Amino acid sequence: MSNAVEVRNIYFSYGYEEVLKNIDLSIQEGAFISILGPNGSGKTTLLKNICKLLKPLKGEIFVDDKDLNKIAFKELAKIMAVAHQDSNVNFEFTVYDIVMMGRYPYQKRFKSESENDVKIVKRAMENTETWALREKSIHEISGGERQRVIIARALAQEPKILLLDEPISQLDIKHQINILNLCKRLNREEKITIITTLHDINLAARYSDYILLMNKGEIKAFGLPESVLTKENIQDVYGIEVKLIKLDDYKVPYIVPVSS
Ligand SMILES: Nc1ncnc2c1ncn2[C@@H]1O[C@H](COP(=O)(O)OP(=O)(O)OP(=O)(O)O)[C@@H](O)[C@H]1O
Repeated sequence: MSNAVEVRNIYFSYGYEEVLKNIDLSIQEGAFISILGPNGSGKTTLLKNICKLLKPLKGEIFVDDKDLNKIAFKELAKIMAVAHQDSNVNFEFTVYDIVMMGRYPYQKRFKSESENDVKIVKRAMENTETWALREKSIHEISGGERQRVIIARALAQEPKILLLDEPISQLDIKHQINILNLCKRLNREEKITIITTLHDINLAARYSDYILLMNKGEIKAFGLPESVLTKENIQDVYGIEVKLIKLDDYKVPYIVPVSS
């Protein structure tokens, strides 16, 4: 099976301080990967390098077997979609208009949207439970609703690879599960490769095929959830002691901090 994303020995810095150091990893097509790690460990920066928003100082990135430097942005947008935490919208667009923007890579200049565009946008909005919000201004909805709209826009791009930065950070528990279930369904049924940053270790363990654990700009561990999320790795990276509790229904143990 080929790789959706290959990151070869990349380094990145915003200034003097190195934020990514020698990151080397291959993500198989069709995998569901969660990137975990403490605040400031470089998760978002890595995603931004993978989606060409930032350029590594050294190293190479391949997406869909092509050198990222050689893929035009519009072409890349048909392969990879990104839902960022900090997607700012300064104009009074409706929620529907925002999601329709996801069809941009497929639209011809000065042509209005096709029936197919409308169909795909509707499906993306139904999947993310945002269809009922379609006529509202993007500024009139809650943070959690907005997060779902940004994901709907990414889905409207019909990507082979979906990058998500903290997609559930502002969602209530029901919508957290709904979004992760949707990602899982897209992953299993439509073979979309999912690469997401998350803070919730237990949800990451439950939904992901593989976990990438980052620490101080480096890869601490990459592999199956049960092999990465060990007591020792968590202690090393987060500096807290945890207990692993075996639950009947789940392959991966539940991780709880030990209170002092
Ligand atoms: N635009 C920027 N300019 C300068 N430094 C930055 C910038 N963005 C991030 N950094 C720094 O780079 C480091 C990594 O940040 P990054 O956002 O990638 O971490 P993260 O693991 O995603 O953190 P979090 O869990 O808090 O979202 C941090 O030390 C941060 O302060």
